[in-house]
Amino acid sequence: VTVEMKSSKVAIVRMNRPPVNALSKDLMHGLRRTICDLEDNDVKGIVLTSSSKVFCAGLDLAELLNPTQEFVSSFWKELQGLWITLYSSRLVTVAAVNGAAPAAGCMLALSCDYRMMSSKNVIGMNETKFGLFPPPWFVELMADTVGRRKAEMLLLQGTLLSTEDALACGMIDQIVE
Ligand SMILES: CC/C=C\C/C=C\C/C=C\C=C\CC(=O)SCCNC(=O)CCNC(=O)[C@H](O)C(C)(C)COP(=O)(O)OP(=O)(O)OC[C@H]1O[C@@H](n2cnc3c(N)ncnc32)[C@H](O)[C@@H]1OP(=O)(O)O
Repeated sequence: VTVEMKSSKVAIVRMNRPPVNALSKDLMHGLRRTICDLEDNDVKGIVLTSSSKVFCAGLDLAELLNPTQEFVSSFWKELQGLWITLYSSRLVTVAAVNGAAPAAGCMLALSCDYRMMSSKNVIGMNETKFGLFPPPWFVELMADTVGRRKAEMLLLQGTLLSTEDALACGMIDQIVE
């Protein structure tokens, strides 16, 4: 995770784990630590974005291949901790979604106060496409953002929306070129 101060009050927080910013336990820990440190340093707002062409590919599936029970438990704790920290942060949080944002990548964006997204990208929770259903707090985030019926349809079908469709249903707030 890298931090660039745009002024004394606003920080750009970039996920920097090539190639796709898959959320490993370490990346989630780094993000949470960064947000907490900025909160402690009188910063007012952050822009969460990526230093590569993918915003975030969701959970690191490689780390979740044949994990020990202990690792799964600590991984899950880190994921919940990151979500709670970002979602409940006192900072004004803006997601600048500058690449694909599937699954937990979408969760990160939806946990922010405002979402801008570049065109020709995709965002959504596609978990059902590979036989999983998103955790309940992902579901609630989606329902709070686009409404319960729309969320139900998107989640059941594991839809990844284009930037334009995401704007149309309120999943994002602005398209930025
Ligand atoms: C503790 C938790 C325990 C259990 C969980 C149980 C219940 C929870 C239920 C569900 C929760 C799910 C949340 C998730 O986030 S799951 C992750 C879902 N993510 C995806 O489906 C995205 C998959 N990736 C893509 O679609 C694409 O890679 C892309 C659009 C993000 C980028 O496309 P590109 O064409 O630019 O890049 P690629 O060539 O496809 O990929 C490059 C490189 O990166 C690897 N990779 C991609 N995604 C992941 C990933 N999520 N984790 C790990 N690695 C990933 C990909 O394999 C390539 O690697 P190689 O270069 O081939 O080595």
